[in-house]
Amino acid sequence: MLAVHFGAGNIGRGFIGALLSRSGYEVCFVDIQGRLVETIRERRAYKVHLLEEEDNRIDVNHVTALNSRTEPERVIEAVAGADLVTTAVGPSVLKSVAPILTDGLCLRLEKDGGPLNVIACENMLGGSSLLKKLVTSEMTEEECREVDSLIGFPDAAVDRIVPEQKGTDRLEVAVEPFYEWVVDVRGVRGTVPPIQGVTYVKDLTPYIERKLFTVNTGHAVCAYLGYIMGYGTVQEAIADPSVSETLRGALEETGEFLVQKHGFDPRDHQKYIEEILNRFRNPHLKDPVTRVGRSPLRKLGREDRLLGPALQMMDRGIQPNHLAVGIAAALCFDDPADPEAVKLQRMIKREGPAGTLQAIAGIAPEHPLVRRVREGYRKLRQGT
Ligand SMILES: NC(=O)c1ccc[n+]([C@@H]2O[C@H](COP(=O)([O-])OP(=O)(O)OC[C@H]3O[C@@H](n4cnc5c(N)ncnc54)[C@H](O)[C@@H]3O)[C@@H](O)[C@H]2O)c1
Ligand SMILES: O=P(O)(O)OC[C@@H](O)[C@@H](O)[C@H](O)[C@H](O)CO
Repeated sequence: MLAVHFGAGNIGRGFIGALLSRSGYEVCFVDIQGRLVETIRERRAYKVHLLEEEDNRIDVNHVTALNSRTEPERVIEAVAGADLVTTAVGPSVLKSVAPILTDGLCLRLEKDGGPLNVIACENMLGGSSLLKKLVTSEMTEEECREVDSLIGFPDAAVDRIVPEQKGTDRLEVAVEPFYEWVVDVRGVRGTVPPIQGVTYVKDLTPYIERKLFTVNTGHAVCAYLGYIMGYGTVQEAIADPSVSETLRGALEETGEFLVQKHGFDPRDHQKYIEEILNRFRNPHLKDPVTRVGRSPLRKLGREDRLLGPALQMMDRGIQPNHLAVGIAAALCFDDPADPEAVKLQRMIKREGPAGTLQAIAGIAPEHPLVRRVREGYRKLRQGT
């Protein structure tokens, strides 16, 4: 079985590639970084280091790699002959992956290659559905019909914290031991991919919202507040009671909303929150606040981890008091190395926090959430 995986980065090697290889797939990573591709091709194996008390390393074998910039034809052939395609490139990169994927799928349809599933493993709602839209936008009506019946794009939720890599080995990836990969079985075409460790569900929405609005909301609140206070890592930030109080408050607010919307058992959800806080505190992890806070314009998107739950909970009469502070903190994120943070700060200078939220997420300046965020922003800027 051949799995073609776009993005040989942290989550690609540290999670998706490792699970696929363990499940019996030969994994062909596709990336644009020449050195990385060459090294994978030379070694055909790497190690995943579990960040826990004992020093465990897992061997990942049967891997190879292709460079989509310098050998696009080989990537197209690989997609045409694959048993599974996955991505972990970042939500905004899906549009760059789509053209070569389209060519591979068209070649597969020409060759009557049979059903195939394409799973986008990105932190977003509807990642695979978006990829399908991008892929089919350039296809003829006939090709679109064929894609509908033969190519599945099941949406997915993936959870494993893979921090920035500090090791000396180019391929080894250090990861937290926990992982969860949930796939919407309704999107699958042909045989359900036999991936060990994947949970197939009939409706992904509760799972992806629970993950994005707990793990990623909490992570973002912690990182943005930590950044303002001068902490380097999530682990340092969460040790500060003023950060952990707001973080816990925000997760209790999103928790109330998730329990109400999806009918989770409140005690189970509380356990889920505690587990996540413990994962953030993992003393073996050193996860920079700049990684967790990266791409603030994406994270301030209307449906993403901050405004997504805040807007939905206000519609239900739940007040995002702590979450609003987290959103205000996101507006303060000014990491000079992050192009989205630089753009965000330019927007705030020009248009102020309310104008910026309107431009990024289409929220009217008179929305009650905006009033709360502005209040939080003023206090954070004044250092109170
Ligand atoms: N790191 C985590 O803890 C984590 C956990 C769950 C989900 N995710 C999600 O996984 C995705 C990837 O995150 P990451 O942390 O692994 O990032 P990363 O930067 O480590 O990896 C991304 C990889 O994609 C490659 N890439 C960029 N453009 C490409 C293209 N056009 N074609 C092929 N490859 C391309 C990059 O070279 C890089 O190797 C994101 O959507 C992220 O939200 C990350
Ligand atoms: O990858 P991002 O930029 O969407 O979010 C940063 C982190 O919150 C994220 O990578 C988490 O580590 C991950 O989602 C845990 O499963």
